[in-house]
Amino acid sequence: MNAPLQHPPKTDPLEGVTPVMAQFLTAKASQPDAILFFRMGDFYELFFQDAEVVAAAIGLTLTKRGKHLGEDIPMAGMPVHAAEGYIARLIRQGFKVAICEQMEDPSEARKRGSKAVVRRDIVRVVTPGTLTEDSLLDARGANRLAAVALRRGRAAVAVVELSAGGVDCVACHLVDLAATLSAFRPSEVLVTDKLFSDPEVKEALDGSGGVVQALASAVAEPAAASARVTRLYGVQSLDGFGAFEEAEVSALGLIAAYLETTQAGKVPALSPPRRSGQTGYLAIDPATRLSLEIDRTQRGEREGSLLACIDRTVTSGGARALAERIARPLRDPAAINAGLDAVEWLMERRGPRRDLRDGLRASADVARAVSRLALGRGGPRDLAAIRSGLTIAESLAGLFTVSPDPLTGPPERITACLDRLTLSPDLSRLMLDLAEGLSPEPPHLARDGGFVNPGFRPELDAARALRDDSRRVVADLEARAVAESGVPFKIKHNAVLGYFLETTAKHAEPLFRAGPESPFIHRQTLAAQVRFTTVELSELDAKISQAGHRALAMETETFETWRAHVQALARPLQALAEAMAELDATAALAEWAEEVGAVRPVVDDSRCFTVEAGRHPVVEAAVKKAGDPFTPNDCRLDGEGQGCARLSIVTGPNMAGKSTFLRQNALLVVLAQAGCFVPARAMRLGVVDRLFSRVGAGDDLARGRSTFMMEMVETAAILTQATDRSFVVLDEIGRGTATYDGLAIAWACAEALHDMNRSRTLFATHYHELARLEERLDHVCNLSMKAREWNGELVFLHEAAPGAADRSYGVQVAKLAGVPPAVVARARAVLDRLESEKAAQGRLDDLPLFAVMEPPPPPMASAVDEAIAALDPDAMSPREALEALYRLKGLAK
Ligand SMILES: Nc1ncnc2c1ncn2[C@@H]1O[C@H](COP(=O)(O)OP(=O)(O)OP(=O)(O)O)[C@@H](O)[C@H]1O
Repeated sequence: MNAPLQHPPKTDPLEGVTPVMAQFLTAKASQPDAILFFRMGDFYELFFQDAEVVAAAIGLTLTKRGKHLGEDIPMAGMPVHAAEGYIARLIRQGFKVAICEQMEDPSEARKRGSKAVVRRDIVRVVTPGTLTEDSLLDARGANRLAAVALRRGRAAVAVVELSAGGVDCVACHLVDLAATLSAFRPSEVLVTDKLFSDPEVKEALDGSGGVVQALASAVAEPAAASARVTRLYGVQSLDGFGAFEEAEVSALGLIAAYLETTQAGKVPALSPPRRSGQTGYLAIDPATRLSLEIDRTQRGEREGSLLACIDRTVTSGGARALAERIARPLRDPAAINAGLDAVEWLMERRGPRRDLRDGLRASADVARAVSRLALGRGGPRDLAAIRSGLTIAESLAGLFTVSPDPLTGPPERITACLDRLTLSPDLSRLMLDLAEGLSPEPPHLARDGGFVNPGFRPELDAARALRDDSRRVVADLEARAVAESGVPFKIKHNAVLGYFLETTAKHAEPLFRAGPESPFIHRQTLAAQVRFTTVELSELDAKISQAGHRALAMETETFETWRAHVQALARPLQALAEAMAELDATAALAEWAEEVGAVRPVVDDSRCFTVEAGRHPVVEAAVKKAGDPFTPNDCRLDGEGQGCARLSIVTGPNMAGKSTFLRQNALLVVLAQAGCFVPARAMRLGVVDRLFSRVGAGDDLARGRSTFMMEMVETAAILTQATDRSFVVLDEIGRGTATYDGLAIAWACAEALHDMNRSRTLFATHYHELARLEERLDHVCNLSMKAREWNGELVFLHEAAPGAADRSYGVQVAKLAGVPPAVVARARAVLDRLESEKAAQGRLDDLPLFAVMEPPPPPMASAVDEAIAALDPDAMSPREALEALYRLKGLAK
């Protein structure tokens, strides 16, 4: 977030200032770190440092207005209708924007006296995580506000998607915080100021990619937090939503507090917090997410990611649901298989799937429309979105008439969605009301009027008829005025004069000479035109504007009734939107699976990883686009080490496809656990708890993480966190330093992963010496990517086969890349020389690499440990227990 903006507060900032400036300074003082957009008529004005900062940031013109304490007040401004674009640019640059609106019509203020100032109030603070406008949001991506809290040694992440009403809550161990937080890809993260400086939390915050906001620690105290959350949901207690851990309540409390201030007390329509099940999600930390390019490429673009490659959704809600599914794969085989059942069922039914997708295609973004209407920011077009959603839901609800045969009827996931699409009597009434009353293509804003159908409200029709009839009378009046005066008048209208008769200065001359008897009353003289009115025209003008105002007031009233109706039904509407989004995502996965020939993986509780003829979905698409075939590859690992290895050392020439092979297998884990089919002939997967992917220094330059230090920090994280359920891919770890250091580190890491972490691991390396591990360790096998030299040229087969590569072919790749022939020849000569020297130096077995790894010394039991072990709580009186506690406290000093 950009630095808070300070004003120059002198002694009493309000002393001697104009009433409007006093109003501005008071509003600004309530939101000191936001840019204040101060409404003045049709403009938003920015003053003081806000004006200067914004002028510099987005190029608004800086001017001056009046004086404050003897100095010029810097000012910048923009018309209200153009504000959204400026706000979007400011938010993208990390600013917060507070909107201070006029809360009454200036005529109301005038009634209080000529010096009275229009009432103004902050109606909203726009921040990156609380956007709701379509123009500020990516339709196919969620925009989330997250909060992080720690309590009693547990961490929690609460997340709200204000634009669609979804709320999630995940409690986790501190080590999984970064993975949990980054899975939500928040735009903004709230944290207490105490945690803000905690190094472990900071790492998670940095990895999240969101703008971090620190709030006062008191906000996260469980009692205060719980009170806020219950207020937000309008419930007595949170128990109805489940048994929350304290950390979760604190995190939700931070969100509730932030929504209270940024939404200026307006209550958003939120679904009850969704808690992750006991079994939770596949943990994917930020570095792995980036390395596998799951939902963004390393350059931060959606295009080129796994998500973009498989996305066949037809609605923006569906696209968001799919993104969520891919970002947070599951860990529970039963839940994963339920998702796979749904994809399989739709995959096998092409016709119904097409009908479902055709039906969904026409639906608008119901979730976002509901959210905007609930926050008082919606317009008639949002009502139209809800109408379209309801109509489509109704037509889809009966699409797959449930067969009495449970083997052919839709699986539970699909029937649950269809149930939510069945309209309750309240929703049906809303749909009929909107179908009858709301015009087919209503305007964006209610104040534009014209969106209530004729015949819906007779009194509105009467007011409109009066307004429109009077307009006809105005047209007649023009003809009469011309005929009676002989002057070529035109009747025109503007906001200041209302209706008037206009003619040229030359034609107006006789009218001036006519004297007081003339029916034409002079109103205004411009350079070339003169404007008149008549008594009849003035009366008509008043009648028309009254009728117009009345019609608009009635339309606004109708809008408000509909809006309140939507707000009252917000939860079922959101449930309906979620069901449509899930159906879209599921059908899209079935569509993609059929298109690319993907199969259903077998997901269970074993430690297997067996892939037959697996493919990398993104590289395959790219290679095929270029007209080349993609070579499928098998991969077999077993965490138990039965039948096949737990760890594979992958060698092969540069460019042979090692990285592709590694990432492909990690992506298959992501897809399978996200309940998607996988591009392979067959796959069996024992669920993975944590997925790690690391690329050695050098490949990660884009993120400025190219240093060897960074590589080692990340490697350390894997060695401390990976379990015997984890899946690890390491690509050229250790290459960022001198050869022997790198080899030694790679060697030790491979051994540790094999012996201690016992994770299923693919380890790609250019250190061919590592191939020796196959002989030394029980559960290691070598794989190499095949290449052949043919007529002096290197041909890559992209085939993973058992055995180690004999050489790197680096010089041949340099030649392929166009390095000048003289340099290639010299490199070849140097290589020959180095290889003969190495052979002369002796065998690698002489290196200490082949010494058995020292087992870590058993931890020394501390005095405290021993004292605790000696206690027998069952045999102690309360007094003895207390004394023991004091003794232990003494030992801990
Ligand atoms: N299985 C495959 N089938 C077809 N083409 C492939 C396959 N695997 C990789 N390729 C092609 O080869 C290119 C290089 O692959 P990759 O980056 O995986 O090689 P590498 O062995 O990791 O290289 P380096 O050691 O230089 O990092 C890919 O961009 C892709 O175009």
